[in-house]
Formats: sequence, C-alpha cells, structure tokens
Amino acid sequence: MADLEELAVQLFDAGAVRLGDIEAKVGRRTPIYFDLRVIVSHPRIMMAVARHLEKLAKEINHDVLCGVPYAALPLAAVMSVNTDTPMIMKRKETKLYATKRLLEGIYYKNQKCLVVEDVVTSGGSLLETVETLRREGLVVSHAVVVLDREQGGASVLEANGVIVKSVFSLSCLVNTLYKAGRINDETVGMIVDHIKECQFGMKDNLD
Ligand SMILES: O=c1ccn([C@@H]2O[C@H](COP(=O)(O)O)[C@@H](O)[C@H]2O)c(=O)[nH]1
Repeated sequence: MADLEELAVQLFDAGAVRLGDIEAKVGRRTPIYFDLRVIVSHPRIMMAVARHLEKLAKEINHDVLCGVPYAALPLAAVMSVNTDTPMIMKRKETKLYATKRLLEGIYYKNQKCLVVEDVVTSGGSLLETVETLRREGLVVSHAVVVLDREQGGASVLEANGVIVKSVFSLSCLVNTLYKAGRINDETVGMIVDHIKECQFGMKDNLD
C-alpha cells in the first residue's frame, strides 16, 4: 500500500487536486478542490485509498458500510469486497416505482453502519446520509473520510453523534504537496487563509 505522502502525490498527479478560484458549491469558492471522482479511472490509486480507509475502519465496530452518494460509492464498494463487509447504498432521491426505497441492499434495525465519504467541508452531505440511515433504524456513530478540509464539518458531525476519522487533513495534504514540489508557497498561503476564513458552524449554518 502506498504510504500517505506517496498517495497524496499520486492523487495530485492523477488530477484529483484542482487549484485556482473554484466554485465548490453554489456560492462557495475555494483555492483548492479535491475531486476524488477521477480515481475510478485509476484502479491502483482507488485500491490504495480504499486500503487507507479500511485501516481506519478496522478500529471501528460495524456491521455494514454505506457510501455517501455519489463520489464515495465506489470506495465503499471496494472496501466492502476487500473486507467481506456488507454494503448498503443511499439513493439521492427516493425511487418512485417498484420498491420505492431510499436505501438499497439488505440491512436490519440496530445494525451498526459505518459511513464512507470522500470529502468533508461543512459536514452537510454526510449528515444528510446519517439522518436517512438513522430514520431506517441503523445505528451510526462513526464515519471514515478521505479528506477532512478542516472547515468545521467534523465538529458539526461530532455534535450530531458522529465521530469522523480521516485519511488526510487538508493541511497535511497541502504540506505534503508543498514538500513534493507540486504546489508553491503562495498557494499554500491562500489555502491556509481559506481554511481560517471559511469555517462552518452548527447544523443550522451548513451552507
Ligand atoms: O474539495 C471538495 C469539497 C467538497 N466536495 C464535495 O462536497 C461534499 C462535501 O461538502 P459538505 O459541505 O461537507 O457537504 C462531498 O460529498 C464532496 O463530494 C468535493 O468533492 N471536493
């Protein structure tokens, strides 16, 4: 398995780290955007990221995995196969025909569900999935994520009973890329300022 520094550089070289003045969500701009969707085209990187998530997941008692749609779904699927752990999938919208389900796959009330996510910024996307899982009777206490952008999302989740374990924090990712010569000190400065300035609060302040 690639170590974390090596993996950070592989992700950058694969195009998973975008720099510039980027629109992250409606009304939100960022000097760095992490786009993990590209790793479906890089099976070795996908496997390395999944292995690092599995290492975190091993320390957490769980019966079933659920990826936050859509970027984390392939990661959760690889983890499920590697560790022989059942997976369920959340739909973005309820299916309007046949089963009309919001969660696909087999699960039982009170099963412990570990949520898998690519990136946490405000925590809003992850929390939405957690709320659906809890409404269906699953117990959610932890999430494993590839990148915590350190913008308050992990605290929002913790306040809602979800402990977040991440493979990378944004500052450690940026530091590694700087040391590897992939980004310059001006970019590092902009990202550090962005983390300080763009913090998200409690659930009523997610956007
Ligand atoms: O660098 C980024 C930042 C965000 N995303 C996507 O957005 C959500 C996380 O944002 P929340 O504010 O925590 O809901 C996540 O599902 C990512 O897919 C991203 O891809 N890259």
